[in-house]
Amino acid sequence: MTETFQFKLLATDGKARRGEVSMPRGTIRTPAFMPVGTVGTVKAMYLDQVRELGADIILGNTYHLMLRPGAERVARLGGLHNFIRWDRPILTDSGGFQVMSLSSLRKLNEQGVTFKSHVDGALYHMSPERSIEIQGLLDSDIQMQLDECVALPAEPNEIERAMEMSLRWAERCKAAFGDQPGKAMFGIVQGGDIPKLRERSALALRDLDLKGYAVGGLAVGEPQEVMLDMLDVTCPALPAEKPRYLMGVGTPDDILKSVAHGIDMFDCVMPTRSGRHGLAFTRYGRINLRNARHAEDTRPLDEQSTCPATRDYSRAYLHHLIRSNESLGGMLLSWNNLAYYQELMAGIRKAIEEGRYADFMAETQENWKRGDL
Ligand SMILES: CNc1nc2c(CC[C@H]3O[C@H](OC)[C@H](OC)[C@@H](OC)[C@@H]3OC)c3nc(N)[nH]c(=O)c3cc2[nH]1
Repeated sequence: MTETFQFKLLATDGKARRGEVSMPRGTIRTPAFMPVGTVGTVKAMYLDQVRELGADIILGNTYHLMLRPGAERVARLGGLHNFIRWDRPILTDSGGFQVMSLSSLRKLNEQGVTFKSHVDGALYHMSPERSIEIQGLLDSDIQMQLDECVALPAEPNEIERAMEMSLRWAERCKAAFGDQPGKAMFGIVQGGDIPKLRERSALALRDLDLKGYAVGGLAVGEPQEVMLDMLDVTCPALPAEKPRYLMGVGTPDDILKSVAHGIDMFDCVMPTRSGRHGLAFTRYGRINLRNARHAEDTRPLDEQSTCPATRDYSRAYLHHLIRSNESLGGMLLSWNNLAYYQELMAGIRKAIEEGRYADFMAETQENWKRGDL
């Protein structure tokens, strides 16, 4: 824990990095997986469970929280940490991505975005400055710049326009954020699937000397190899001594490979959202518990796990709960999946420390092929 935001590189293995982000509210071991807590809750989980599984930081969602309960209300209630009872770091997205993906966007121009709330249809205008103000009202520890994320495939000039506007918005967000030693504002690299735009975005953000950098505009429908190719261009253009956060990623395989390309931080709804729909992540691959073949299978998901959801409940019971759409089904599979993701991150961190990341990656991927033993 430190009074300021600091990132230390502890070990590297090829491009894979083992590091540590220290902030007043706590230390983040990297590579890190950050569970998504959209509207102030990691869905179907208690936050002390989330902590026990090894999460050092969770995400909050500016777009959802500004609409309900409202950023000023959260501030009046003492900020997000007190509201949701999580006293460790919280990272919030700026809201731009959610506006484009969730609301009926009315206008997007140099000033910012104007949109109608998907909650009550009210009209909102969010500028780069307002986004940073909202994240400040939420008392967020790591705040993201407002950016424009373009879905792929897209026209090169459209990708270039959005990337350049995002750079101007990064400068405005940096000015609005000012000097908050114990917090950080990350820039977001854009540039779609065009290497020279990616490099231009990363180098321009590097010149802003920000505390950390997100790689945005990926995991938006492009093939995995395109995402990895963009990391090959982007990571070398970013400062080695700052953390790198790949937004919205991903599956366990995406994470393994992105760590090997130099990424430190990840977030994805995959473990929680797919858990609610009956998908279990295990050491031996994925198991879809909706499938009738589990109806009388008395085995747990993995009897060698230390996680009760993984070790103590039969697949037959999980199948029954999911088929019956019972809350406990989503709770147990969210628990199992977050446990698996954190176990994977712990294995990744240890393998980098011991200089055997390539072997760890190969073994892990081999185990996934063993399937539903
Ligand atoms: C999936 N592929 C994916 N997700 C991208 C998110 C959103 C991350 C966001 O994704 C959900 O919001 C929708 C999560 O809520 C469900 C948010 O957690 C609070 C999370 O915030 C960091 C991006 N956000 C910004 N600001 N810029 C991006 O370029 C970007 C790219 C993404 N790709």
